[in-house]
Amino acid sequence: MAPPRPPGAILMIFTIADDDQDLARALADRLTVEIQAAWAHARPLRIALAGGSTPRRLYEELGGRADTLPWQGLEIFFSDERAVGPEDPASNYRLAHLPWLSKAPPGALIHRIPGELGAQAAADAYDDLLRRAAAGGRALDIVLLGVGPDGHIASLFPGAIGATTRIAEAVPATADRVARITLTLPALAAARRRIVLAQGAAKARALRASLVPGAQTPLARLMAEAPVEFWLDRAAGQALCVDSAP
Ligand SMILES: O=C(O)[C@H](O)[C@@H](O)[C@H](O)[C@H](O)COP(=O)(O)O
Repeated sequence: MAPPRPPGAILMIFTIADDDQDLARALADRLTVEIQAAWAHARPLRIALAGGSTPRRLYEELGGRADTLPWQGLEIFFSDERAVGPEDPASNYRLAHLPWLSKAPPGALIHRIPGELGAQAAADAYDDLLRRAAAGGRALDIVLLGVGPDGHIASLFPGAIGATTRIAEAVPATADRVARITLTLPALAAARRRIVLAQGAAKARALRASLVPGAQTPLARLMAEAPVEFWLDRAAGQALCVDSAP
């Protein structure tokens, strides 16, 4: 049984991994090939990294390859960040830095979101940086995303997505979460590709809610604008299909 699909969206679902380790390895393999190709063409692969816990294994896997990775073929950005400094345990930069980016050679192209400036100032600085990066007509190549139980992606939460021409924006703090900085929906849609990484049956529920026609979750809003690739482990993939059976 195929998963439900909102009209107009193009889905590519890769259910190729037995578990999170396998999934991380498969995506790391794929990214390594793309980084090598980008290096060969002297045109670094521009990737915006995701936060949350899901990509941790991917970053560990890439960290294990740091010595052989052609870093000149890679330019790193972030999809979102909390309004905290890079040493903070909640920092998305730290999540990628500890296992992987700390092994980058000097001069590697790594653009973190300066969350320590506060959400608005950091969003302004990152918007400016991305605008300058895009000036030659070069978009982000890949945006890597996790998905929250409410279908949020990056730090775009349900009911909080307004029309904007910004690339990065501030997300105010709430009772449950600190202020954040996020790429906007148009910025995510403008990237060449979007990869949603999800593992475990629980994530299938969030995905399914975004795949039904008329869904308005942030993930569904993104899929209405641009194709999304899903990289799922077997548990998420099976639950997605089984749970969507009539
Ligand atoms: O920094 C973050 O928290 C995110 O960018 C957020 O969108 C995350 O990807 C989802 O909430 C999934 O989080 P988990 O991977 O922890 O389930």
